[in-house]
Amino acid sequence: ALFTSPDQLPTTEYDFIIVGAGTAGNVVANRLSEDSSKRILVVEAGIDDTNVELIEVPFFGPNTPQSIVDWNYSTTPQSALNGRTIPVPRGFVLGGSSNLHYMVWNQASEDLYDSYAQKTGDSGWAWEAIMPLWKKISTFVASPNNPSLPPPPANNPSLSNGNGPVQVNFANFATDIDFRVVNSSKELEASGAGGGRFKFTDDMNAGDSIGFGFNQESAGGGTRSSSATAYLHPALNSRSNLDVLIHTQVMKLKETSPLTFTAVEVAQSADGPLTTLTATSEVVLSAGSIGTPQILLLSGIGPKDELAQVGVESTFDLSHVGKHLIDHPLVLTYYSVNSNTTFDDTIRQSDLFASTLELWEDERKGLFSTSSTNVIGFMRIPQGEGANDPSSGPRSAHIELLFTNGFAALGDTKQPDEGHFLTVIAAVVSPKSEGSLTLASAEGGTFTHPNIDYGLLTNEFDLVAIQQALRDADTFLNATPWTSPSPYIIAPFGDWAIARDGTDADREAYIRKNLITVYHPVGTAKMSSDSDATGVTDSRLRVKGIKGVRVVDASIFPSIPECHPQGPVYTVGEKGAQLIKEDHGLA
Ligand SMILES: Cc1cc2nc3c(=O)[nH]c(=O)nc-3n(C[C@H](O)[C@H](O)[C@H](O)COP(=O)(O)OP(=O)(O)OC[C@H]3O[C@@H](n4cnc5c(N)ncnc54)[C@H](O)[C@@H]3O)c2cc1C
Repeated sequence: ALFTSPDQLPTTEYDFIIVGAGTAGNVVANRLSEDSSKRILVVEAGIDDTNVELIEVPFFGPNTPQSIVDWNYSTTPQSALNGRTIPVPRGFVLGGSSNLHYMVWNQASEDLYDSYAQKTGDSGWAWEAIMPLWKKISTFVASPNNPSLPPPPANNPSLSNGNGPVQVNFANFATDIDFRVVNSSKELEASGAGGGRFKFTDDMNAGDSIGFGFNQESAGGGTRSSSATAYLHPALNSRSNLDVLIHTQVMKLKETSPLTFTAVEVAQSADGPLTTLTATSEVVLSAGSIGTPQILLLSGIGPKDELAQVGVESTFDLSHVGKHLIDHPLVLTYYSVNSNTTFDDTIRQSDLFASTLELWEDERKGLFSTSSTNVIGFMRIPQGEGANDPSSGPRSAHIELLFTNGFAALGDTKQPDEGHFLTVIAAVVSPKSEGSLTLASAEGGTFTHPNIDYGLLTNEFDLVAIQQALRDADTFLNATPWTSPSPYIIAPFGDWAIARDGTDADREAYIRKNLITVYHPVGTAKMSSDSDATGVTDSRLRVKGIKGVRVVDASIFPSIPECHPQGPVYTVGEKGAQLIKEDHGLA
């Protein structure tokens, strides 16, 4: 059942307590509660997701940051970004960040999982072993409102989805730029431009991530499909052994016997009261890349010296908690275009906005029934080949380009009052820069935001990679589909106009001024082999050196997936649930 306060709970003792009803946490909740002999509790800080239109409407993804469903974190001043702080949105709602994100649906490459197996010394993380879990997560469904799409899944066996609860589809609403992108990549591939780097792909989720193609998105029937709608609510509605407590934050883990931490202290406000909830088997931390290390640190599990500086008593000295924090940097570039069918008018004209929303509400159709990015592409770059290659292998990308049929106001630049636009987003998906998460204070527990330092652009490679991505975007936009029979692009817009036609230094200044991230932080509780002390968990996701605690979320990735990570996070959820079931003999 769903509870809103700790004192409503029927018991304070469960077999398993899962911290965080997010992307991975809900997978674990669903799978563990399949065993009706076990009682499962999920503790979630945020709100109920039921009937929140902001998260249901696929097109509204970009509006979720800095809303009621966001924790509203931001980074520390980033030295390589002129001291700017940038937002760190994280889901504060059942479904976690799966209810905020832009729904791009990727599975990382074969090389990534094989590299995890190699790094941990555990073949259970290799692509071959992971594939059966991937097939349990999603089902590909048709997009009936977009007649211009490639053949539906039944005729397109290359699509790699399986028969799981998350719905995945191609864009449900066609735009004028979709085939310009697809045909440009086909043209550039045929001409061998960029040494063949602009290739087209039918399915970037089948092991080889490289290529441009139609974006798979985690939506179906015109609505977002989240870990809450797919995994949590169906289990919550049908199983009496699953309880979910919302509006409640885990403040820290409690030591129940020496170096065993099978209880949590929860509160609904910074000054309490505190309630202790106990797990007879295990506590599963699924609080995400920010929440999980914060809880470990507040529990005294982390670098001893660092904790002493903020007055937290050490319970176990684990030096890499909060380290290796890494996100994908991105830069938005804008062009004014010869088109009346971009989404700009719908956003700025209230009557058009209202009728488009009404169409979505009545029929789940139209512009709002899909995300704003129908086509994306992943590429490798020459600067990343050879000894300097930061990626996990040749089937993993270094950079990504995303195309949006209108002005995507994700950064500081606001949508202009008039005009029609194309947004081209350039991202680095195998960045080398990394930072760390530390406690700002021991006061206020998890109600006090931690210091989040991504260390953006502190490694030169990332700047080189973004510069290359921007040059690749130039090449892309010079392909025939953008120039013939008449030019689609009128001119680069705003600050980008100066940088686009300027020097490398102008572009670098633009990057430092405008760079944000794709909101994909990982690595703060990374897994490693037993002999590698830079990890926080072992390959079975158990926190090293202590008992009773496992981490199952995006913080365990030993390197950042070179793609949008929700697919890999769901995979971690399924993998974590499988490991827990094996270790505790669950049905
Ligand atoms: C705006 C945005 C856009 C994105 N776009 C995409 C995209 O298009 N495609 C893609 O693949 N990925 C995208 N991502 C990234 C993706 O959503 C995340 O990588 C993924 O959802 C992380 O899953 P998780 O389980 O690790 O954490 P989350 O899903 O964030 O879950 C963590 C949960 O723990 C809860 N929690 C945290 N601390 C506590 C505490 N102390 N007590 C109780 N509960 C707590 C949180 O409230 C949350 O519900 C995006 C993310 C954002 C924010």
